[in-house]
Amino acid sequence: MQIEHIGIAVKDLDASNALFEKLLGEGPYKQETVEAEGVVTSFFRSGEGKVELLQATREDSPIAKFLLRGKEGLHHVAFAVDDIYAEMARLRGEGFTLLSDSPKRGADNKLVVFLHPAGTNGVLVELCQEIKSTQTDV
Ligand SMILES: CC[C@@H](C(=O)O)C(=O)SCCNC(=O)CCNC(=O)[C@H](O)C(C)(C)COP(=O)(O)OP(=O)(O)OC[C@H]1O[C@@H](n2cnc3c(N)ncnc32)[C@H](O)[C@@H]1OP(=O)(O)O
Ligand SMILES: [Co+2]
Repeated sequence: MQIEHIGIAVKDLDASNALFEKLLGEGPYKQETVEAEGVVTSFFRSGEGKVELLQATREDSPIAKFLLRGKEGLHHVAFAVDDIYAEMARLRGEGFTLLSDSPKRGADNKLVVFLHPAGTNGVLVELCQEIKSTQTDV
């Protein structure tokens, strides 16, 4: 599976946008709020993959909880899949714990689902699939 993006939890998205623009030599190509996840995100291109910065929009956001437990930093790794439903069935069969029964709408025109970090060596894993223009289930 190709790494689609890495997610980094930040406290101040504007400050981190400026920092990553200096680091990567190019600004974010997109900023998007996903209220269902309680996040505002920005995306930077990095070779074939992307960097997703995430700032919490509310106190019960997974990002707010993550920052309460520790510092800013790597929050999740996202892998690109062609058929998220097929991958979910395959991974369930392999014994992984999915954090939702069906995929949710994520940022950047993606369907996403997460695997519990307790079953993935402590790393929160996201699967994401591009939403096809013909897809009616989102
Ligand atoms: C913008 C949309 C999308 C995209 O398109 O890219 C995103 O990226 S959204 C990103 C934000 N959304 C999510 O993270 C959703 C999935 N996460 C969750 O459902 C929860 O955060 C969680 C992983 C189930 C943990 O929630 P909760 O059980 O409420 O937190 P606890 O504080 O009780 O922690 C339990 C346990 O899990 C460990 N943990 C929590 N977050 C992470 C993490 N990011 N990476 C690694 N480990 C994590 C935490 O340390 C606890 O471990 P123990 O202490 O060992 O029990
Ligand atoms: Co993500």
